[in-house]
Amino acid sequence: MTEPDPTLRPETMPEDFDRALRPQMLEDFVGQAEARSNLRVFIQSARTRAEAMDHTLFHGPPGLGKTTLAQIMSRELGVGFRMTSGPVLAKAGDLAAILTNLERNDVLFIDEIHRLNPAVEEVLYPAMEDFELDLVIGEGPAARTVRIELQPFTLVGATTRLGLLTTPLRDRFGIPTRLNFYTIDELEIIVSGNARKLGVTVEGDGAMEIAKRSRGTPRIAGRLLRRVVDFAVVEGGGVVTQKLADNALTRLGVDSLGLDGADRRYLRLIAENYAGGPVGIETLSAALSESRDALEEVVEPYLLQQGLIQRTPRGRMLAQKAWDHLGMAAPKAPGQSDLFGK
Ligand SMILES: Nc1ncnc2c1ncn2[C@@H]1O[C@H](COP(=O)(O)OP(=O)(O)OP(=O)(O)O)[C@@H](O)[C@H]1O
Ligand SMILES: [Mg+2]
Repeated sequence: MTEPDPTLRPETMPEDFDRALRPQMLEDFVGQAEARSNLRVFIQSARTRAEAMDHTLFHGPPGLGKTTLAQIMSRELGVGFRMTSGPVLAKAGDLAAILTNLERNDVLFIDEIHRLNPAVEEVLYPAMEDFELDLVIGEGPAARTVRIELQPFTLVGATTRLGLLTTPLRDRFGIPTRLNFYTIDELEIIVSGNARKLGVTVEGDGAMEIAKRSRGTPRIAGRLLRRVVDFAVVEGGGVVTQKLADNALTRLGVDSLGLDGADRRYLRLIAENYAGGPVGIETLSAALSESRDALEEVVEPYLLQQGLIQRTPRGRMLAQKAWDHLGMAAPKAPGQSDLFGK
């Protein structure tokens, strides 16, 4: 598969690209109504008791607001924010250094927490449970363990792959929170808000067109808006109308459902080479030269949510909606009789 266009993929852009559009407080955060109202209660309770809020785990596909919510939590709690990620913490000592430097009730955000090294994860257990650190000093027979008391803190973990978290780690989060794809109406509000922040004119049905084609993902909505604005500046007198948005998005390879080239290649492969499936994920991964992780984390969740594919024990299958979207006829199942006798 050729490299996906980075403007269309939620996971490949540097964080600072997102920064200008990030909501700062819970009130500015659109959508995820259930998560938001629960968090509001837990934050207020922690503030009232002047205690660290319970450890919180955000999970869900890329670009839905996990990092944003972690930052909002620290702001709403009025505490410090420290950020690191699973792959960066190579040794137990790396995590110990961060933990011992935390101030009372701080938020420590660990992104990609499913990628923690097991030795580092072990340090995290007593830290999360009892705010204690067991450090081994020295080696061999002279080695001894010292226990260090930590300040109480809130661990906020984020992962796109809940299934890869170990059970002991998962169980230590008091507030597991799933983020879901956004509705088109929510995305429309986000696009309009972003347009205001960027100081550009987007007509209502222009914002709606971008929202419909954002794959349920605020990060993609922000990115598509910027690209559409480029077209508007050069070709549309600076105004984003529905027609201009439609035209620009089509030229960017984003179709009417918001699917991009990688999504369509995935669907077409199953349709054309496997008669609609079922076909195993490893086979798809090899045929598309995409890692299995990328397919499972980035491509499939939206296709599943849209009802374009199904996951069965024997592999992935196209749903009728995918055949319709591709403009192809689904092959008849073997032995299936033609009801109309034609
Ligand atoms: N509810 C929202 N309202 C407005 N903008 C949002 C919302 N959620 C996310 N965004 C915007 O989408 C972008 C991506 O959000 P964020 O970085 O928090 O996603 P993420 O879930 O951490 O993704 P990843 O899994 O790739 O780390 C940011 O620019 C953010 O401002
Ligand atoms: Mg993030």
